[in-house]
Parts: sequence; structure tokens; C-alpha cells
Amino acid sequence: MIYTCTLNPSVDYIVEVEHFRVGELNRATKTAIFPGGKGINVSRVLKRLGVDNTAFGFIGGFTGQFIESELKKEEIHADFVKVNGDTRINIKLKSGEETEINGQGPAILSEHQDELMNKIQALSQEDILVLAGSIPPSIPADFYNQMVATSKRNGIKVVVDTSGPALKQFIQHHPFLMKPNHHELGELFDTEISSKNDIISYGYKLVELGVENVIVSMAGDGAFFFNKGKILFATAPKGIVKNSVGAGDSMVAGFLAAYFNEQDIEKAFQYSVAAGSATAFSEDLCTKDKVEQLLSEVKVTQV
Ligand SMILES: Nc1ncnc2c1ncn2[C@@H]1O[C@H](COP(=O)(O)OP(=O)(O)OP(=O)(O)O)[C@@H](O)[C@H]1O
Ligand SMILES: O=P(O)(O)OC[C@@]1(O)O[C@H](CO)[C@@H](O)[C@@H]1O
Repeated sequence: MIYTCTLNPSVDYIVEVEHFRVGELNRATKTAIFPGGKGINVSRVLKRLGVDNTAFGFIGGFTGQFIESELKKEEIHADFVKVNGDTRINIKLKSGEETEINGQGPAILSEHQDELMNKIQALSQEDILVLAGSIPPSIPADFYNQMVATSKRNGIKVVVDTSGPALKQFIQHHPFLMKPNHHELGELFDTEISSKNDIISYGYKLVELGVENVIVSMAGDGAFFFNKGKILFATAPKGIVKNSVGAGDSMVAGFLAAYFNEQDIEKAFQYSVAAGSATAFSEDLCTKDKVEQLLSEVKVTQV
């Protein structure tokens, strides 16, 4: 079974404003609300691609209830730890460009942290754990580290989709899959990535450091894949970007769904990029039909 874990889920409030003006009253032309947080997005896309999974994480308050009820409607199994405060609301403002304001999230008591850790401890060798998103401020910075160490001891494959210092901690545990975008790849090595050659050398460095599979995404410019035997490049399909929130998470879900169906790395990478773009071209996350429509536009070549 695939488990996703979102330490800091969110209700994503998408607001469109024609010409946003700072310091003035702006009227929205369109709004939408989605259950969010990186692991929850992975769960939703996996389900849409036909893969049953369970969502772990912390939720609380009326916003937490919204997330639970939306996941229930989509028949996604949720096993959240309930916390005292309200799950955060993240604002995604679209006015030509996309501007994001992500909340801090509720305080998580240590007893709730232990409750989640116990769920992770109970997973078994056949399971895959996707750890995705930021760590809320009230949780120790090495919480992910502890989760991965426990999972690796129990033979669980770990997939990582986060940013900042948390991402660095993962490398030593040799995760099954990491998906930094090219900026995050630069942050990992405290360097500025300025060319495709930089991506190739730093992406492969992650493999040399023990990460099994690495996808480095570059939004509309395509993506690279690295493992011990292969370096691949994929083009991204052309289209109108409607909402790129969750595009990276959709890549993770697309890769896992295809890989565990067919065990073919090249096809899984192609499916991953198609899923990322299908989400970028949709209001909400991608659907299976949209992903499959875009597949032939993703050209994968050996580097
Ligand atoms: N302009 C675009 N045109 C086509 N595909 C896109 C575009 N922007 C994003 N995508 C798709 O989404 C994938 C992920 O995008 P990106 O590299 O921005 O990742 P990310 O920063 O992790 O995304 P996010 O944080 O927005 O979820 C890309 O590999 C591509 O498939
Ligand atoms: O604050 P974090 O945890 O880094 O990111 C949270 C978030 O921006 O990521 C998802 C898109 O990837 C959104 O659903 C959500 O609002």
C-alpha cells in the first residue's frame, strides 16, 4: 500500500483578481477551494490514476474537517491525527502571475507527534511512504529524519517531496525517489543552477550520494531523470497553464502509479511529466484522461 504523509496540510484558497493592486480593495473574479498540502495532492492524484492509498498527517478544526470530507467524497482512505488548532489556509493569488501565501499551520503537541510516529512504525516492507511538504514550526526540524530512519529500518521505500533544510536530511537515508525542481536542486548543494549541464552534474550527484531515482523538474522546460544506469530528458507538453499548484506533486504520483503498474522507468518518467503538465493545464489536479491525452507529447530521450 502507498501511504502519503502531510505534516502541514492546507485548504488551498485560489483567488483570481484581474489587476491586483497592493493596498487597495480588490474584487475577485473567480475563487475556488481545494484540499491541499503536498502529500494530500499526491494521494488525490494517485486515486485518480487508479491507485488506492492512505493519507496520513495532522489535521484540525473546521478546515481539517473540510479536507477529510473532500477526501471521503473522492474515496481516499484518510488516517489523520487530530490536533487542536485549525489546519492552515493557503492563499494562491492569480493575477497574471501566481503569488502564494502559505500559512504556518497549527501547533502540534508532542503526544500527537508520537501518535503519527506510531502509525509510521506500524508500516511493513511492502509499503511505500511518500513524505511531502513543509514541517510546521512547532515540530522538531529533524522529525522527517526520524520518520525516514524508522521507515528504512523496516525496509519501507521512502519518497521525498519537500524543500529547504528538510530535503537535505533525506539524502543520507537513500530514498527511493526525490523530486526537486531545479531551484531546490541548487539549494541542496548551496549553488546556483544556471544551465542544463549544472542540472546533469548535480542531479547525478544525488544518485552518487545514494538516492535511487531522481527527477529534476523545470516547469515548462521539461525534466531530467537520473538513476544508477540512466540519465533521461523529457520535454514538457505545450499548453495554457491554468493552475500550477500541485504540478510537482502530480509528477510524484504519476511516477509511482506508472512504475508500480509496469516497473518500467522510462514509461514512469514519461507518465510523471504528463501528469505534472496535465495538472498545470487544469483548474484542479489532473485526471487520468488528461494525463493519457498528453502522454504522446512527452518525448523522452537518453542523455
Ligand atoms: N508552463 C508549463 N508548461 C507545461 N508543463 C508545465 C508548466 N509548468 C509546470 N509544468 C509541469 O509541471 C511539472 C512540475 O513543475 P515545476 O518544475 O514547476 O515543479 P514544482 O516547482 O515542484 O511545482 P509546484 O511547486 O508548482 O507543484 C513540470 O515538470 C511540467 O510537467
Ligand atoms: O508549505 P508547503 O508545505 O511547502 O506547501 C504547501 C502547498 O503550497 O503545496 C501544495 C502544492 O505543491 C499546495 O497544495 C499547498 O498549499
